[in-house]
Amino acid sequence: MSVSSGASTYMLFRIQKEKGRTPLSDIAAIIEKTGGDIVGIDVISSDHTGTIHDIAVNVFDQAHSQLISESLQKLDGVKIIHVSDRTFLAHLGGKIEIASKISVKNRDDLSRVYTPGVAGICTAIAEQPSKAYSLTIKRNTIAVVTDGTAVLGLGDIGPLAAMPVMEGKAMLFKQFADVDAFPICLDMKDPDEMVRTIKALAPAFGGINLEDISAPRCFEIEERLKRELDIPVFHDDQHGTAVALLAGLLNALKITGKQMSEIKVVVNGIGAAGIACSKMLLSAGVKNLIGVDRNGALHRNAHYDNPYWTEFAQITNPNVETGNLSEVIKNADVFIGVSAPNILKVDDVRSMAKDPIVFAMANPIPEIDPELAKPYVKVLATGRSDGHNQINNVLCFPGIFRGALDCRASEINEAMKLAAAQAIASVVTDDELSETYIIPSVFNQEVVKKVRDAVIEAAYRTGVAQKSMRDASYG
Ligand SMILES: NC(=O)c1ccc[n+]([C@@H]2O[C@H](COP(=O)([O-])OP(=O)(O)OC[C@H]3O[C@@H](n4cnc5c(N)ncnc54)[C@H](O)[C@@H]3O)[C@@H](O)[C@H]2O)c1
Ligand SMILES: O=C(O)C[C@H](O)C(=O)O
Ligand SMILES: [Mg+2]
Repeated sequence: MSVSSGASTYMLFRIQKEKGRTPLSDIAAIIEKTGGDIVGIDVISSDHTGTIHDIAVNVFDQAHSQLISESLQKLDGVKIIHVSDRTFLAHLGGKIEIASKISVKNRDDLSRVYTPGVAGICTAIAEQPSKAYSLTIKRNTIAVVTDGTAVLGLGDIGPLAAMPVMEGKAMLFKQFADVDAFPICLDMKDPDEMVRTIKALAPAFGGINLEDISAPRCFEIEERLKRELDIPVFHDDQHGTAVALLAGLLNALKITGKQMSEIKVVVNGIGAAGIACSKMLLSAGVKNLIGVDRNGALHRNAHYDNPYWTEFAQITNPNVETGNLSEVIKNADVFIGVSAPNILKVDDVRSMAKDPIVFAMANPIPEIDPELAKPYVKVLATGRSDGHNQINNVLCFPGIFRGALDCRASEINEAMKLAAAQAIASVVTDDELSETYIIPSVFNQEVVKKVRDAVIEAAYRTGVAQKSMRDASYG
C-alpha cells in the first residue's frame, strides 16, 4: 500500500551513499517496498567517494518514517545524515525577514534615507513627537513580546524556544492584516523588569501584543503597561482568545437554541486564557460559570494564594459546586478547555446536558481527541488549524490591531473586544451556520475587514481613537 500525498506527512531523507555499494535504484525500491511514496530525488553533492541525496517521501506518520529509516540503515554503504519533515523545513532560517520599502541605488538615495538627510527627519520628530507616526514605521508596527513562560500548552520553555510561535504570530499579522510585527523574546521573568523593558522598547512600536506569558504574572504586567503606555497593549492569550471564544459560542448557541443566561459553563484551566474567557462570558450574560483548575472547582469558600483566583471565585460558581472536573461537568451545557492535553474523558462529555458544546482549545493538543468526542457532542471546536471550527486567537489579533492602528486608538477596551467578537460571529450567516461551521476560517477575508471596522467604530464611540475619522479611512 502506498501513501497518497493528501493524507500524509512529507519527509526529506538526506542520505550518504558510498560509491560502488548499494545502487540508488535499490534504495528507491526499499522505500517503495516499505510503503513510502517517493516524490523527488535531488543530488546535493557528489565526489569520488560517493553521493549525498535528498529523497522526498510521503509517509503515513512519524512511525512510518522511522520504519523507512531503519530499512535504509540496513543497506550496505548507506548512511542517513538526517530526516526532516515539512514543518521543520518550513522553519529553516526562520519564517520572517525585514524588507526595505526603498532601494538605495546611489549616493543621492543614500544621502536621503541616511545621513545627512535623515537628520532633518529626526529633528522634526524631536520637535513634534507625533510625527513619528507619519515618518517612521511606528504607525504600522507591533511588538510581539513574550518571556516564554506559557508557550502554547508547552509551559515554561524559555524565550529562545518561544521564537517560532512569535515569528508565526508576526507572519499572521502581516499576511492577514498587513501589520508589521516583530518577535521579541525577553530573557527575564520578574514583572518589574519586564514592565521596565517593554516600556523602554515601546517608542518604536504602535502597539504591544503580549504573548504566552504565564498567569498570574501576565495580569500585572498587562495592567501596568496599559496604565503607563499611550499605545494599545493587548495580551493575546487573554483577550484574543476570549474574543474568538465568544464569537464561537454566540453561533454555537444559535444551533442548540440555548440562552447565555441559562447555560451552565465549565471552564477548565484558570490561567491567562481561562480568566479572560470567563470574564468575557460573564459580561455576555452567562450566570452559571464554574472554573476548574488542577485542584478542582474554584469556589468562594476556599482560600487561594493567587489573588486573581480569589476574585474569580467571588464572581463565578454561584451554586458553590465543589469537586473535580468529572464531578462539576455533570449537566453542563458548555465545556471550555484552555488547560492541558487529553484531560477531558468521554464519560465526562456523556455526563453533560443535552446537545453539549465542547470547545477544547488547548494547543497543540486539545483537552479531548476530537474523534473520541464527536459522537457525543452537538458542537465541537478546537484551537487547531487542521479540523472544523478552529477557535483560535488568530481570528482576533490581526483585525483588532489593524483597527486600533488605523484609528490610532490609545487602548483596546472592552467595547472594542465585544465589537470584534460580534464581527467575527457575523461572518457566518444564518444560512451557512451548522455544527461544523460556527466560526469563520481565518482565511475568510471578511474576518479582518469586519473586525477592523467594528473595532474602529467602537473606538470612536468610546473616545479612544486619536485620529480624525477621515484620516482613519472609516465611516
Ligand atoms: N485556542 C486558542 O486561541 C488559545 C489561546 C490561548 C491559549 N490557548 C491554550 O490554552 C492553554 C492555556 O494557555 P494560557 O495562556 O492560559 O496558559 P496559563 O499557563 O496562563 O494557564 C494554564 C492553566 O491551566 C491549568 N492547568 C494545567 N493543567 C491542568 C489540568 N490538567 N487540569 C486543570 N487545569 C490545568 C494551569 O494550572 C493554569 O492555571 C494552552 O494550551 C494554550 O495553548 C489556546
Ligand atoms: O498560538 C496559538 O495557536 C494560540 C494561542 O496563542 C496559544 O497560546 O495556544
Ligand atoms: Mg499564545
